[in-house]
Parts: sequence; C-alpha cells; structure tokens
Amino acid sequence: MPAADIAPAATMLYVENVTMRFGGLTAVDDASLNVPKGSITGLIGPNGAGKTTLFSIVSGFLKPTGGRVSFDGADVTHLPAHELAEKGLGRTFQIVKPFAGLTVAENVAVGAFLRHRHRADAETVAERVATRVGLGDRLDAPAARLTVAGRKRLELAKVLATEPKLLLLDEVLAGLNPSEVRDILPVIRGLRDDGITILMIEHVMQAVVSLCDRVFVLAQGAVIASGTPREVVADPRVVEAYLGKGAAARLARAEAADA
Ligand SMILES: Nc1ncnc2c1ncn2[C@@H]1O[C@H](COP(=O)(O)OP(=O)(O)OP(=O)(O)O)[C@@H](O)[C@H]1O
Repeated sequence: MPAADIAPAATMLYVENVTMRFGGLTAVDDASLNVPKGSITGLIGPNGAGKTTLFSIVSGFLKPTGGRVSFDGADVTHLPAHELAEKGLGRTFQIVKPFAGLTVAENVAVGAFLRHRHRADAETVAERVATRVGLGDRLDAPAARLTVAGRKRLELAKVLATEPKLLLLDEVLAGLNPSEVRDILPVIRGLRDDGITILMIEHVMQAVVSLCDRVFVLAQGAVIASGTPREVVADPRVVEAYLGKGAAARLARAEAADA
C-alpha cells in the first residue's frame, strides 16, 4: 500500500515503509501503518509475522534497516526507548516480568518515577493507576503472588504510570481465560475514552473485533490488509494467511453467544 495514502492529519503514530532485516531474514518488510489519535488500532497476524519486531522499532528498542517512524508529528526513528517514554510512548511486553520482591504499589511506582521525582507523588499516581486496572485491593501484595491475570494488569499499570499518550499493548490478553478477558476489555476501552491512543497486538480475535476501530494485518513482515475488524476478518487474504476458513462466521456466532 503506498505510504502517502495512509497519513491523515490527526495521526498519533505513522510507520512509513519500515523494513527490519536480521542477517538474511526480513522480519518487517516495507510496512506502513497509521494510528489515528484517540483510536484503538489492532495489529494482527500469524506467529513470526513481525508484529513484536515492529513494536520494538516503534518504541525505540530496535533501529530499523529502513523507513521512518513519526510519533505525534515528529520523526522519532532514531530516538532511544527512554526518550520515547518521556515523549509519551508506553509499551507493555509479551513476557511480563514484575519485580517479584516488590509489592504491587512499588512496582507501579517505578513507572511513575518517570514523571514524578518525589516518592509521595509517585506513590499517589501508582495507587490511582493500580486501582484503575482493578488492583486497588492488592496494593500491598507481593507481585510474585499475583495470578497470570493479575500480572497482566500489573504490566498495564506499570506503563500507565508513565502517563503515555500512545500505548502499545503486546498481547495483554494472552493466557487469560474468557471471563478474565471479558473483565479487562472495559479497562482498555476506558483508557481510550480517557484520551490514550492504543495500538494493540492481539491474537484473541473476539477482543479485536470488540475493541478495535481499525486493524492492520501483518504476514511475513508485510501489511497485507487493513480496515475495520469486520472488513479484515472477511478479507480472503487474511483468511488464507492467518484466520482460516469460516473465521467471520465463527466470530459472529461467538458474539451472538456473548450478547
Ligand atoms: N533479534 C532477532 N534476531 C533474529 N531474528 C529475529 C529477532 N527478533 C525476531 N526475529 C525473527 O523475526 C521474525 C518476526 O518475529 P516477531 O517476534 O516480530 O513476530 P510476531 O509477529 O511478533 O510473532 P508472535 O505472534 O509469535 O509473537 C521471526 O522469524 C523471528 O524469529
């Protein structure tokens, strides 16, 4: 897709013709996508498609072999991760690693120290954010005692405590059971309603359909489709590369069962 066709004015993130090669392997192949301000945008695709690599480029952990990344109107392609965090770009990681010896509140406060020098201020932010993600009654619990769902919430709280304007969520629903997924969806929607723009990698398609305004599909490093969730799940290229036959009907049945 020509990059120039997808750069509307109110864009929070613009990835323009980004390529990432690891030796002979092209993990991201001339990929372009945009994330409108105030949206929840999905990034989906099969294992190994290059989604996490793209996140690492956008968040400054990897320098791309080619292409450009603009964040809130500025070229940030060569900025390191800590500068991007200061500018308001927050990212969760697929493998969550809380500081196991610290409490929930202390873990979240680590994120809050990015913008608050005084311990009391950081603690206030940490408490507010932890409560926001449903950990208000576990503030003093050691992080090591949290369930998988609790650790996912903690990962979210840690990054929210940095007060991001763009949040990159890398499979925050992975490992959760259906009722835990249902519980966290309103939290994610609420963040968007508070003005945080979200780009999320997700394999739980029902959640993608329910949450996302737009979706980009990556396969073998390249963007093969984009559109509303419904357009994308019905796209034959996406069915072929990722979802498998009958995906749209399966999702419609699952939604009907949920309603
Ligand atoms: N640091 C690296 N060095 C070499 N190859 C890498 C590196 N990081 C990722 N890759 C390769 O790049 C490709 C894309 O991987 P990536 O993790 O970005 O995919 P993904 O879409 O996030 O997959 P998943 O859904 O399984 O998390 C894979 O073939 C992977 O093995």
